[in-house]
Amino acid sequence: MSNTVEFAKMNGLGNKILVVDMRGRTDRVAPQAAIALAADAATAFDQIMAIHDPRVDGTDAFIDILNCDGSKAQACGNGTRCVVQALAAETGRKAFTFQTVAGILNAVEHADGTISVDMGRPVFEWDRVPLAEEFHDTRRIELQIGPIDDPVLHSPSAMSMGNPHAVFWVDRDVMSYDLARFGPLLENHPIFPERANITLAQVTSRTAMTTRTWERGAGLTLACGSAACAAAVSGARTGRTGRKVDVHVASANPPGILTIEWRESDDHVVMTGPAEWEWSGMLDPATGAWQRDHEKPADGAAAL
Ligand SMILES: N[C@H](CCC[C@H](N)C(=O)O)C(=O)O
Repeated sequence: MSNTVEFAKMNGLGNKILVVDMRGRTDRVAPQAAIALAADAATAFDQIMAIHDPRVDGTDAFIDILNCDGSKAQACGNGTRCVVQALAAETGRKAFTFQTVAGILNAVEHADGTISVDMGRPVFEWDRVPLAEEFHDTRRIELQIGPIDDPVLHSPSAMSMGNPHAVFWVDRDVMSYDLARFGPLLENHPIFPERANITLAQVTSRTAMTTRTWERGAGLTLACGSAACAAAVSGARTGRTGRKVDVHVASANPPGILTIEWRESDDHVVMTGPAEWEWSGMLDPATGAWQRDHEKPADGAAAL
């Protein structure tokens, strides 16, 4: 293959990520390449995090995010942690500043290997989530699914972490809901002109909750970082939790927690959690043709 770039297959709590090195190039990973890679069991992913040369001073890279259906995403928390781990392994640096379409993200890899990402400020205004109708209070919007007189899910909190989210509050095990059936109906509901990520959240204390997410453009993923942020912020916003919450991602594999803090000092949302490198290869960003690297880094560290 001639027109190839390095990539690393990684995950964030099981959220499947391809980190693709597009530095030094002017092209982008094509949506059809993303769809082809997603269709191959070996390279199947939830999001591609394409690392491009920086576009503004003070940033290390511009990160282009694609969902497995080829659509663009403005934010990806789990994927950003994977990018940090890969670049930290490559450069020896621990702190990075990225630009995404959602804005500037600062991130740091800690000595224990966990990574914190400043996901920026949450957005609550109905027309910036965005929603198709005016809601003065997006902590609880009129949306339900199931029988009118006994809805299965209703009255979600709506907000944006750079990408749109609806958080439904439930009192049963989040794994007991047929999210595979309800998810696409809600993701594509006309109330969400840019579609939405759909999360079920069961609050278990003032400092903990369990979540499960149907992702916009990706479906039932094992974990969703920006959704964990949206659920934790919405928990605080609705008085269900404090501003620092351990989010137990129910379907994560490996099981895991994302610690989310919605900082009072500057309104920023900081997510902390793991990332994992699996293997590396080369791919064609125009077609999605790929091959696996055979040599494995001696220390097993993430390697683009
Ligand atoms: N599917 C999401 C993007 C990825 C979110 C998720 N993987 C994360 O870790 O934040 C969207 O289209 O808004």
